[in-house]
Order: sequence, then C-alpha cells, then structure tokens
Amino acid sequence: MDPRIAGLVEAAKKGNPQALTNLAHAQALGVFTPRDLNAALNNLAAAASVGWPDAVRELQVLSRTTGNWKRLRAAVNPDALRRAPQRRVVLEKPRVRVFENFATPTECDWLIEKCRDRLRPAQVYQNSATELSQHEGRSNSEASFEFEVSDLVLSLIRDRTARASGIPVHHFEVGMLLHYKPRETFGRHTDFLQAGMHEEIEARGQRVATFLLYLSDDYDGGETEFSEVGFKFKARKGDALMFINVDQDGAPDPMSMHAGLPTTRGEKWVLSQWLRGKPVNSHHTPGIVGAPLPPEWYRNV
Ligand SMILES: O=C(O)CCC(=O)C(=O)O
Ligand SMILES: [Fe+2]
Repeated sequence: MDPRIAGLVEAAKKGNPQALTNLAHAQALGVFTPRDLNAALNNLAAAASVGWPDAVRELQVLSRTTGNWKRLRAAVNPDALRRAPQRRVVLEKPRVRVFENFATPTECDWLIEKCRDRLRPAQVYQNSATELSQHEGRSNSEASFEFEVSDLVLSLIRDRTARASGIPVHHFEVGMLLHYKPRETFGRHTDFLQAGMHEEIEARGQRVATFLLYLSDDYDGGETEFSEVGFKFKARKGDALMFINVDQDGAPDPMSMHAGLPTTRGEKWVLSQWLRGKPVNSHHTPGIVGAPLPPEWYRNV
C-alpha cells in the first residue's frame, strides 16, 4: 500500500467518518490507490451511516434522491451516472460538439460549492508548461479541482466526459472551475500547447480537446465565441461543449481560436477540462501507463 494513504486506511478501518469519506475520494479518483468505485461508494455509505453530513450530501447528489443512507446507497447507479447524452455536431471548422443536459443542476451546484473558496485570478501558461503568469486578456477567476476538493461526483462526471469525448480519464488535466463576474472575460486564445513546449507535448501529449461544462445560466453575455468563424454558443445550465484544438493529423488547429465573452449581468460558472493526447497522470494514479490516442480518434471525433 502507498504509505501516503496508510494512515487514512487505518483511521477508516476504525470507522472514522472523515477518514472513510477521504478514502472514498481517493478510491474514486485512483489517488495513491487503484481506482475502485464500488469500494469508494461503500466507504462513503459507511460515513453516511453514522450521519457524517458531507457524506450524506454527496450520496444524495449521486443517488438523485432522498431518504436514509441505505436507500441512498441502493439508488446510486454508476452505469447511469457515466452515460453521456447524444453528441450534436454544431460546427466542423473548427470541430465543435454539444452535449445537452450533460449534468444535472444539482451536480452543477455541487461542483461550484466544492471549489469556490479556492478561486484566484486566472492565469495562463506563458513560455513553458510550468511557468504560470497572469494575462492581460483574462479577468476571470479560477480554481483547480485538486484532490482535496475532488470526490465521487467529480469522478463520475470525468467518466461521463471520457465517454462523451472518447478520451480516457487519465488523459485529463486537473479540472478548473472558472468564474466570471459581470464584465469579466477570457480573451481570444487557443488552448493547444505552443510548438515551444515540445518537451511537454512529447511527454504528456497535446491538449487535443477542451471540454466545457456550463454550471450556471443566469447571466447575460458570456458566450463562448469561436472568433475565426463568429460562432457564439450560449449554454443552458448543465450543457457541455467540446471543441477540438487539433486537425485530423493532430497538428494545432488555428481555427479553434476562441474566447469567453464578457458577461453583462449575473455570474457565469464553468468546469473547464483540457484533454491530452497522452496520459498525464494528473491525479497520481499508481502505475498508470497508457497508449496515446489512436489516429482514428483524430479523424472521427
Ligand atoms: O468560459 C468560456 O466560455 C471559455 C473557457 C475557455 O476558453 C477555456 O477554459 O479554455
Ligand atoms: Fe480556452
């Protein structure tokens, strides 16, 4: 066993509900332990059985119902939670796809609540994969879904995103919660990594696709705009948008240039997920190795 979770496992065995909940999150995400959703659900239910409020609420979101912990645990249907709605092709140049009702409003609210305390001014990669800096074109805030704020709900939404995109979860960067107050914006940009970052691209793959899950819709303006073609997308809460940052041969696609336009009223919240062409191991899953995406993915996505 990985020594970094040995203490957690000990405390969970003694029935400590906080430890059971944390262990459930580690098992759901595969952090320092192999992924095991069933074990995760049982540990979460064990924490809920002694009335641990966070575990009860998480189980309510997963089960999409109410009742006592036994009823909640029985109602969780991982297969259904992994299922993605039908993909709708809205544009071919650049390649943009929509998934309506990808997440429930309750899931959206849950994700915002989990991560909102961590918001800070948004940053971008400038010259290298590690050097972050603020960027004049960006005025919104962001927070990353590090392990401490990740849970079964996020884990299953990542599985659903994998189904929708055809990209395995271990190719996902850490998800970002984006927040726009009125007049805030994410200026025109591309998401693919620049040629100067070839070592990063070689090691962990290009950012081949971007998957945006819109967590709110009570705002005006704030569309996602594909500036090269003047296409604007305004989502309903729970809708997802996927766009492909590369062409059919995997080369950066300049047509994928886009922006989060300024909001004029209300608050815009988004879960932004960058998907790589190779495994990134963003959640430290032990022993994750994997193949790059096959050439068919680039042609058929
Ligand atoms: O918020 C938006 O509409 C755009 C977000 C975006 O461009 C990104 O997360 O890369
Ligand atoms: Fe972007």
